[in-house]
Amino acid sequence: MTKQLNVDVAIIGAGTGGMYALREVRRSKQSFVLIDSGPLGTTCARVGCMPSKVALHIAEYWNAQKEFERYGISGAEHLRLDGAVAWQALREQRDRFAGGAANNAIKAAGEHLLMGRARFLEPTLLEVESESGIQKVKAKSVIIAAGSRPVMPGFLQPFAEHCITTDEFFEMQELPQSIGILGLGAIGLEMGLALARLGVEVHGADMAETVGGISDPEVSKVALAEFAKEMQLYLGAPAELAKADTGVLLKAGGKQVQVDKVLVALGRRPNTDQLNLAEAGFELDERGNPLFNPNTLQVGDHPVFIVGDSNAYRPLMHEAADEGAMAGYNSAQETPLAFKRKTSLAIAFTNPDVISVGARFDELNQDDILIGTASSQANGRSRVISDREGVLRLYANKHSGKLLGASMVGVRAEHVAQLLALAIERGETAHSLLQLAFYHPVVEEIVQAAAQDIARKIPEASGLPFGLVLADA
Ligand SMILES: Cc1cc2nc3c(=O)[nH]c(=O)nc-3n(C[C@H](O)[C@H](O)[C@H](O)COP(=O)(O)OP(=O)(O)OC[C@H]3O[C@@H](n4cnc5c(N)ncnc54)[C@H](O)[C@@H]3O)c2cc1C
Ligand SMILES: NC(=O)c1ccc[n+]([C@@H]2O[C@H](COP(=O)([O-])OP(=O)(O)OC[C@H]3O[C@@H](n4cnc5c(N)ncnc54)[C@H](O)[C@@H]3O)[C@@H](O)[C@H]2O)c1
Repeated sequence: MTKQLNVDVAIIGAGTGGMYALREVRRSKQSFVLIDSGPLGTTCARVGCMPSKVALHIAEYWNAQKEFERYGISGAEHLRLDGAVAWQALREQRDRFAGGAANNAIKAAGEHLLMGRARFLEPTLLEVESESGIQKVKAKSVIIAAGSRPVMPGFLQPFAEHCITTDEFFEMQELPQSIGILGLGAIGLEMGLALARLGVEVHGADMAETVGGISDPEVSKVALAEFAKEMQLYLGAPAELAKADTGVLLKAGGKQVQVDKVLVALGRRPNTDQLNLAEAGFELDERGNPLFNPNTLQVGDHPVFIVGDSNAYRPLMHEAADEGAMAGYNSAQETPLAFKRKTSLAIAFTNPDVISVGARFDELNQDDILIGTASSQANGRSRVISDREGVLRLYANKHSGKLLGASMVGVRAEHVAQLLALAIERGETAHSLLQLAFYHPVVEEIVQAAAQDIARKIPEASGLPFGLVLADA
């Protein structure tokens, strides 16, 4: 007879979302089971955020030699890069991150960790297939934190031997001489640039007319000009592959090129299609994802919650963490609470980085906003670090000056993104933000310049100089 386990909460997935959910479930002293099909270690640490940043870091080191001659440093021609050793070092660092995350799961769940693949039979009844057989789990509530996987469209099947995704990318035993990148979202752009900086010939294709999902045309223009210096860009047409004598042909927009390998970075799809949701009685949208509330994370009116990449709402690590905590907390409530979502924030670590904070350009009514613009080349610190071009476009309400969002490509824009996320979250205006002291020379002074550009267009009633207020009497 099939064994049945009865718990308060069943969590499907021990990734970032699942682990943050577990923290709240344990805090509320509910009984639980944490189910994972393995490998443990989280997507972020195993094949995502962390190994990709190590790759970019190695590439930065190697690429720094391009500046040597200008500063009188000679002998760079004697340097050589062993790509196999570089990727091995990457894996060692990755293993420390992923090992730490896996240990956290094992320690936090203890004997309540069930290694196996879960699917729904009913909204609160699961079937888990593990090495020791099939087991049923009956829970008062279920948290779906099953993550996502890379999209691999059918038209790539005939070329499977040449195609890799980020699941295989960090396992490469040597770097290819040339690579095609299909899709120039955050993954394609970051990994394409890392390889280009390591000396690989990179050809990147995207059917959009931009890269990194940039919607502001001015930022896009600067980003395209910068990234085209490092990789061939094929934009605005769907890409195809065709057979070649060696490697594979990448075809896009009437052009074609032979490459050794292709990194498929066409997005990620939630793993919800493997959970038997429709049959178990969940209502699904046209893409097969369950309908849920992004403030409570509740699925329909079931005692079921969905978090992280599984719900495809904001597929980023910090969002998976927040959503996990919301769902874990709500699993103990009679009526789930609706949480305020934080200012949206995205950073591609592409140096110059591509960032988006708060409202996107294409979400705003152009008649209602003022745009403050500032250039990296007018920012002292950015110029010292690099001669790369960059631009910040800061969006504000045209009457109140309240900051609404920003888009930027620029050197160390990751720091600008964090500062602006705080400013927007706190409801700052261009004028109030200027009351902050900006040290010189820091990259963040670009925010001051863009805020001044807005403040100039909305004179303050006090008539005082920008950013200054009178001392208390
Ligand atoms: C190359 C790359 C770079 C990235 N860089 C960044 C970055 O810089 N910053 C950022 O914020 N985000 C980044 N991301 C995105 C980030 O990694 C994800 O948003 C985040 O890891 C999602 O966490 P999660 O908890 O939803 O899923 P996961 O960590 O994937 O956890 C899902 C878990 O569910 C388990 N599972 C799946 N199906 C079942 C089942 N049926 N039964 C039992 N268990 C199951 C899996 O084994 C897995 O352990 C990157 C992603 C990639 C691929
Ligand atoms: N630094 C970061 O925060 C970071 C880094 C990497 C990944 N991530 C996250 O990981 C997830 C997956 O990233 P991703 O870059 O794979 O997905 P994505 O959805 O961001 O980008 C996919 C790209 O593929 C293009 N595309 C789709 N079909 C195509 C086709 N047939 N031909 C040509 N182009 C096509 C799209 O236009 C898009 O630009 C995202 O949610 C992303 O936010 C974040």
